[in-house]
Amino acid sequence: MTDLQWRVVLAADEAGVSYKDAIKADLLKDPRVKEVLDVGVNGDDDKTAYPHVAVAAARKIAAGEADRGILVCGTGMGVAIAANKVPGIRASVAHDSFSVERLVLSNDGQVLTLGERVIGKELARRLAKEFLGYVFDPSSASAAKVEAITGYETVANTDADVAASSC
Ligand SMILES: O=C[C@H](O)[C@H](O)COP(=O)(O)O
Repeated sequence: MTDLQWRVVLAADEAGVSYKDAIKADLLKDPRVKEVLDVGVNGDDDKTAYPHVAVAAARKIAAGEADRGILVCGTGMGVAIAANKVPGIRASVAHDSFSVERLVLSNDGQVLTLGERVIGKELARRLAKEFLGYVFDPSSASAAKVEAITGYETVANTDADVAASSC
């Protein structure tokens, strides 16, 4: 548990909307959460494809309007792949507690993705809660590795430039 006040953006496609809504209800009662942004979909009759909602959510974080994102689709993979197209975003599916911990503490991941067709609802709800309990330490040994990821986002950087960096 931290005393941070998270702004959390949520998104899902039709395959993930049930879990997204359950997690939203949890977050609205969570004292660590000061704002929940829901970019949809808002029912399984909305057939908006997962890349669109995932990118919309990731852009909220990139723009500084949200701190963390929790995205749900059938597997968690499609929304992660799409969210990672937004510069500065580090998103991954994580379906166990250790992976959720390392998503933040190793990778400074701002976006947790979950698969409604893969894990049970209670586990998804628990992992979403756990995700907000971790904060990346920029003085940790993992920081240089995360910076190396960011280095590969800069078009001007050559592979040699990145290889010559601190890790
Ligand atoms: O990664 C994609 C998601 O699982 C999505 O919810 C389902 O995609 P599909 O209909 O293309 O299988």
